[in-house]
Amino acid sequence: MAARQPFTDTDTADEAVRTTCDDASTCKRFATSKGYWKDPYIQYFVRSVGERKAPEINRGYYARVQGMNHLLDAFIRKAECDCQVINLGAGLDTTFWRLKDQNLMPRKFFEVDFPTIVARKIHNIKTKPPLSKPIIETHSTDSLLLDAHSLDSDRYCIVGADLRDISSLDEKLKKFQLNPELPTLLLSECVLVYMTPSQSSNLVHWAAETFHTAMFINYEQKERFLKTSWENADALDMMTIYSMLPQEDVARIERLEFLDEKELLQQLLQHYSICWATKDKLNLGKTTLCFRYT
Ligand SMILES: C[S@@+](CC[C@H](N)C(=O)[O-])C[C@H]1O[C@@H](n2cnc3c(N)ncnc32)[C@H](O)[C@@H]1O
Repeated sequence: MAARQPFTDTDTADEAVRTTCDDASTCKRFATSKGYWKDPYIQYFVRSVGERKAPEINRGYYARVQGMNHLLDAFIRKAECDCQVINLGAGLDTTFWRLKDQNLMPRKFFEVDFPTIVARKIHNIKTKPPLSKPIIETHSTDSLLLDAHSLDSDRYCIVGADLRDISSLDEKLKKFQLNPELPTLLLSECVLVYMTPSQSSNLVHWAAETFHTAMFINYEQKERFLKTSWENADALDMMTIYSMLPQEDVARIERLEFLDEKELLQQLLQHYSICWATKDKLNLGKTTLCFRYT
């Protein structure tokens, strides 16, 4: 949960950033093992449940995952799946498989992370049939591009790239048929905080310039989201989002583990937010491109 300071541009610093991928996945693995939400695929990336995490951390991840999923699913539904998703700094995220199981697959789902993280992810996919089968099932030809640093199928693409190098990122994504004309949902879950403000600004700016109908969803500390070239931007802190989640489910997860100090959770959640920015040339509709449970 804890966000770290941006690192300077050295190999050691980049290695430290890459380890945050394991932090996020092990926390999600633990929370799902406790029943906070279901994720049958994360076990193939993180085998062991690992050390116990404090209840406020588990609740924080619950709010983060539910909040991000809610906005993502609303966008895909609004576009009737005729859209693409780009998860920036995806790490070992399992959203592709969840969307496939829920019949909510966009036309193509892209992920970007450092090449070494991508290599690990691809290795797991190659060696674990529950991960590879859905990719093969959604692919129309026999040949599927799969090498150490990239995977490209009809519906799922994983690209190894540095998000701070915009021209190479743009070139790689276009090589794998990124389509600027499609409604596009960009996600960054705890990623921009590891870059300098000017690097994250360049990335957000690139997204605004590249797509005419798009939404950018960003999870992290409130003050970091930049409105560069987006028509609308909004943010809600995670305490507010927690209070807006379906309260039956919140009551269910609150019974999973006893939390003595409610204030601790409140303080923690108030530090983080989900921000989203939109551009809506195709008129998908702003009302549904916001955080609202109906
Ligand atoms: C805290 S993890 C979050 C992973 C995933 N989004 C999640 O929430 O489970 C941050 C991820 O961003 C990736 N990342 C950070 N800076 C990056 C950069 N400049 N280029 C590519 N990936 C980067 C890291 O490698 C890591 O996988």
